[in-house]
Amino acid sequence: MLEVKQLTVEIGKETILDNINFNVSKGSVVGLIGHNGAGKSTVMKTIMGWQEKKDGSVILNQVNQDQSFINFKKQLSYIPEEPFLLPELTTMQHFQLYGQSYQLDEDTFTARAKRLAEQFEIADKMNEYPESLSKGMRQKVQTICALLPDVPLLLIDEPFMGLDIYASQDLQEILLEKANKGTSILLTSHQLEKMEEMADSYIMLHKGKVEEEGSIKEFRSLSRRNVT
Ligand SMILES: Nc1ncnc2c1ncn2[C@@H]1O[C@H](COP(=O)(O)OP(=O)(O)OP(=O)(O)O)[C@@H](O)[C@H]1O
Repeated sequence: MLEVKQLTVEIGKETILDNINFNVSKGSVVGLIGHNGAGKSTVMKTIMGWQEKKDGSVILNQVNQDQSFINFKKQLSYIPEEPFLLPELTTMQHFQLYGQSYQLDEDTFTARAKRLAEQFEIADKMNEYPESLSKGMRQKVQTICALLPDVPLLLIDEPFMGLDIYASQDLQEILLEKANKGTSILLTSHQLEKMEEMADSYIMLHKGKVEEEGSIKEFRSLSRRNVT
């Protein structure tokens, strides 16, 4: 499914990711963990193509990011740590933008947008612009945008930050349902108990390197020893 091979990223003269290797198999939830600055978001941004890499490759269902970026990109969606919304677009226009870029047919788009907006309790904010939404609401808009298409891989950076407990719970259920249907999920979170509930396996980054990886069962005993 997702294969990250010998990924190295430099920003300025600093090596931010140093020869990272890991796979995410179909339908699995992999938790990317590590201290602030370990390189988690950089891994996500590099997979998305937002961050240039110095070396290595990222392959998704046999499509190499460097060889066919459009075919690569349409197989994944991303919920960044900070909402990235356009000030001139309303909530609904953001949804439409995503619906169109992932080529959803109109009926599927309308049904999904309606269901997700109701689920996340923002159905009354469809014609609002980002500046009039709270931070949590902006996060919900961004989250829904990423959940609209049915892509093989979801990249999710700190998805529960800023969401209330109801929205967090809903999101967790939606993500696990997607994983059960075969979507692969690469997730970062500092909320380790959430990670333990959701992930099948973990990858621990430390200063841009994979320090440890294993099943979530192994992670539980690790987190009990307070190493993270
Ligand atoms: N645009 C940039 N310019 C310079 N340094 C950067 C840039 N982006 C990231 N870094 C550096 O790369 C390192 C990894 O950052 P990254 O955001 O990937 O960490 P993270 O593990 O996601 O941290 P957090 O848990 O705080 O979100 C940090 O040392 C950070 O300062």
